[in-house]
Amino acid sequence: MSAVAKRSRRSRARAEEAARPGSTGEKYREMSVAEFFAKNKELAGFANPTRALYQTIRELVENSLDATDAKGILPWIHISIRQIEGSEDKGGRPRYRVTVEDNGIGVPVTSMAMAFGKVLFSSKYVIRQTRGMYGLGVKAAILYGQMTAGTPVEVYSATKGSQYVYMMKLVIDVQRNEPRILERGEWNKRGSWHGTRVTLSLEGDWSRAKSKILEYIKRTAVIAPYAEIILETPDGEIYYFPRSTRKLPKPPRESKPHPHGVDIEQLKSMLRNTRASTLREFLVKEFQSIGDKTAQDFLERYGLDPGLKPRELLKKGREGLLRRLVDALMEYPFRAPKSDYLSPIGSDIIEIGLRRMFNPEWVGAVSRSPKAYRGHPFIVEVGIAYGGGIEPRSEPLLLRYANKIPLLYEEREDVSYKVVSSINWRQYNVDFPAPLVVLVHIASTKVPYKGVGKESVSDVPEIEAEIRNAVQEVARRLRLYLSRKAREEEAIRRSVTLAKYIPEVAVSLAYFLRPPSKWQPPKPEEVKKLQEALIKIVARHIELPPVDGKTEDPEAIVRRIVESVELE
Ligand SMILES: Nc1ncnc2c1ncn2[C@@H]1O[C@H](COP(=O)(O)OP(=O)(O)OP(=O)(O)O)[C@@H](O)[C@H]1O
Repeated sequence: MSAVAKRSRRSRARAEEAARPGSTGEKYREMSVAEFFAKNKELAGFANPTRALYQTIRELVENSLDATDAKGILPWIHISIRQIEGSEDKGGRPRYRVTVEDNGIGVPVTSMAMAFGKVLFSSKYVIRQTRGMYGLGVKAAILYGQMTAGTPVEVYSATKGSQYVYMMKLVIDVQRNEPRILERGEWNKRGSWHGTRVTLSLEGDWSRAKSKILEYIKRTAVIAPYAEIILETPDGEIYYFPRSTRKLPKPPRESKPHPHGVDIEQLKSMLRNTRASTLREFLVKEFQSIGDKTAQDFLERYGLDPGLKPRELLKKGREGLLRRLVDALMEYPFRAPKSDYLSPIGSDIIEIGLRRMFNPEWVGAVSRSPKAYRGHPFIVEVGIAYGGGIEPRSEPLLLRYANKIPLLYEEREDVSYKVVSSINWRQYNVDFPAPLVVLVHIASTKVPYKGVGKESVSDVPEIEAEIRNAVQEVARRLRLYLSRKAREEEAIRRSVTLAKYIPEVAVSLAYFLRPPSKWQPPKPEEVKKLQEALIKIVARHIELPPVDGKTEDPEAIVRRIVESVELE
């Protein structure tokens, strides 16, 4: 028998054996990624009707913000949640119709069906700081809606340049992970509207999700005071978050990978797709932080051939060389990843937001300089608010954000909680219970979330250290304020004690200042003059902190005290 015939007989036998059920008692089959997430909803944050309603709003709002502020557009977002009439009849759980509309860049009609109908399809699989990163969020919500309400998603969208508004009603074919379009339409655009409107129905629990949804929108408004957000609730309430500044943070930009962040698989795919004709050109063209001189030095240091064709590295037998290249890329001290591609919130916007939300007595914020972990640039920003309208609590109220997303669940698993709860606040003159809010924001081209539900961030040492530095930096300023305030309060207390005696001392002085031969009760003008002089002396001991940029006149305070004593 020929070798070919032998091989084909063997493979036929193998196929027959695999098809025979019961050899191990196991049944094997493939599962599409859509089916996987339909069956494991909790992985994407859809564990129960309460979380599902919250997560749906979150995914839709985040897509709207990515399509607006990240593209230089001042966001306008309208969220409506309505209970579907009669949906809870016969003991069923209530269902809700959720619509989120924005004034964003829109979705091109050619990508619309896939963007909303194929799990792991996204415009965000690039190195750029965006809220979205997995290509899953809206599809997880659509799948949940499909499974619990049985209705399709309805999307209207118009891009900026387009003359048409497009509409699609679709469901996700779970077995094939493909969109199944049920209805489509297009209309001539009247006005200049551009943006997206998504409507879907799902089973939910508004009464339980309400507080979380409101908190989520409020916290979004804290760091996006440039957004106008309207929320219509099933209770018939309308929450309006007006725009309080037109200042928009610099939008993030796409960047190339940093050599410290690549692995073998990524390198292979880059080598496969490059147009560079030599290894040296490949390094300069495809990576950030590598210029001509650096490439030359790098190749010389590791004895790599600068003229080698990139595809040569993909050939069989070259695996060792490929691994050497990845190790060298990791090891060589390249310039840190570029961070001007990132879009931090900015300390001024953080302060505006915290003031608006809490009306505190003191606010401070910092936007730290960029750092990197495993080739990914990141920026940590921290804001602290103290006193005023903040309720005292037994621990700091922590507001966590990652790429401008408020994170509300899994607080104790988050790196920010780990840091903030380990700080010795006594050192900063804060004694609990205290009215203290700490906001932490991490901006990165890759936030190391613990799960696809994006609720907590892993404790990467570089990020943890930066959060600690940032919190300490602002906390030191708070300590300065609190100790100055304590000193001033003490000075005022002492001055008040002195001020109480001013009327009496002024009268006595008036007697003493007359020659003994002319002793008679002093005239009121004389006493008044002496009182004024004493008020000035006592006021000199009072230093007051400015409130909203204005400082109260210490003399006015002492005068008030003197007048109140006089009245007595
Ligand atoms: N309101 C919108 N405006 C413009 N594009 C949108 C909008 N909603 C969704 N898209 C497009 O659909 C794609 C898929 O969205 P989806 O929510 O599934 O994932 P993602 O946002 O990319 O990532 P993640 O799963 O991390 O949220 C987006 O990448 C975006 O291109």
